[in-house]
Amino acid sequence: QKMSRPLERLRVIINHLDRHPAGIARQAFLFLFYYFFFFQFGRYTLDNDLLTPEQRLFYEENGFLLIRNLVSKQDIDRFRREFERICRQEIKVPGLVVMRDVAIAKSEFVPDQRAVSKVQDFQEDPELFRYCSLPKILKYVECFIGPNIMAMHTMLINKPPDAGKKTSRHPMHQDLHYFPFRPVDRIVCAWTAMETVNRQNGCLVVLPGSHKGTLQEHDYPEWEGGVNKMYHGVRDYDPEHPRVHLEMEKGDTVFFHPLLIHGSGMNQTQGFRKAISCHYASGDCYYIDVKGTTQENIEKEVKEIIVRRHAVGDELTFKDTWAIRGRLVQGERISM
Ligand SMILES: CCCCCCCCCC(=O)SCCNC(=O)CCNC(=O)[C@H](O)C(C)(C)COP(=O)(O)OP(=O)(O)OC[C@H]1O[C@@H](n2cnc3c(N)ncnc32)[C@H](O)[C@@H]1OP(=O)(O)O
Ligand SMILES: Nc1ncnc2c1ncn2[C@@H]1O[C@H](COP(=O)(O)OP(=O)(O)OP(=O)(O)O)[C@@H](O)[C@H]1O
Ligand SMILES: O=C(O)CCC(=O)C(=O)O
Ligand SMILES: [Fe+2]
Ligand SMILES: [Mg+2]
Repeated sequence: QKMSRPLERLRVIINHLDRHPAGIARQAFLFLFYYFFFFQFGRYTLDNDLLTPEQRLFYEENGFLLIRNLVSKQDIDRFRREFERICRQEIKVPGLVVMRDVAIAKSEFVPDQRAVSKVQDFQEDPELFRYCSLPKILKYVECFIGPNIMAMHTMLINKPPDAGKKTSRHPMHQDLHYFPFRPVDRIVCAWTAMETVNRQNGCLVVLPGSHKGTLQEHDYPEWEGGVNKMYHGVRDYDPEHPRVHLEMEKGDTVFFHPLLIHGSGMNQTQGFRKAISCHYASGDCYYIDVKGTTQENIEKEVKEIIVRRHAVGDELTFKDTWAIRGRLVQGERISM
């Protein structure tokens, strides 16, 4: 079986220790061993009985982990039916944000074809929110953020067939840009394909290892055909950085770190490409003030939308909008 490079290196060190059981060299090696172990295993994942060493190392080094066939077809069919009921306006969900693609929203020609590109904040829809509490998902989430688990942000993305302006793309970004809470390593996203997702219909594209960097400055990309509201992108990411296209089948689920740079391509098919996702944070996380940071621009936009929609003033803070949305799904809500 193929082993990852760090595991191979560990094995070399251990073999070496076995052959030199005494003396200062041994102490030095042991020290290095623990030092190495801490950094390789301890930073982005926690001790658990679920992930294999290879899976742990993969997440540590790449910032994402793809688990095939995790969510059942039956569950996904139920989420899909619930989404379609929402689209047909058969049910109204408190707090739900329904988004249309900018090319459709700003078009004069198809006023009543209300194609929904995304619904956000479905925490008050028991059927969709079931996704966030699935034990299969939470078992994995716990490996990254620990036993106290808050569902902070929920989305069902229905990437529409591109209207010809490439607006169905999602620019490369880090999700942490939207989050005024920390620590960053105790946040993780679960993203489940609701059907075959490939390069044709706009799968996720990730820059492996980018989670080891810092939060970058985000802004609207300069796209000729327009860009969706709040779809900020990383200003300058290294175009030479290797890209990985995550082609997935129905039920496959990817867990990824909030600093991982990712985006998704244009949908060049006639179908609506569906995925469901939840961002989790530890119940021990805490809110931060983003004033004076690169996140100030998104705070400003969120506040403007809230003021327009709910006729509230400055009393509702960026933090409040998250504290209101957040739902405990396992363990204790300590400081969130
Ligand atoms: C809250 C933070 C999110 C956390 C995310 C975590 C990581 C995820 C990363 C992302 O997903 S980033 C993208 C997240 N996007 C959003 O959160 C956008 C949420 N969407 C909304 O708030 C509303 O859908 C929106 C303000 C865009 C539209 O609101 P309305 O339902 O009131 O639409 P309406 O039809 O009344 O149109 C109002 C104006 O918005 C325009 N509009 C509608 N949809 C748009 C769109 N998609 N893009 C750009 N503009 C849009 C529309 O043309 C119109 O412009 P004008 O005033 O110039 O006429
Ligand atoms: N208002 C809407 N906005 C965006 N997508 C929608 C909306 N209503 C339905 N959908 C999605 O669009 C796709 C096509 O919709 P629709 O159900 O009307 O056609 P269909 O599935 O091709 O045919 P059938 O009605 O026989 O199932 C489906 O994937 C559905 O989930
Ligand atoms: O295209 C997608 O489904 C992913 C979008 C995304 O990364 C996000 O909304 O944060
Ligand atoms: Fe994202
Ligand atoms: Mg249908």
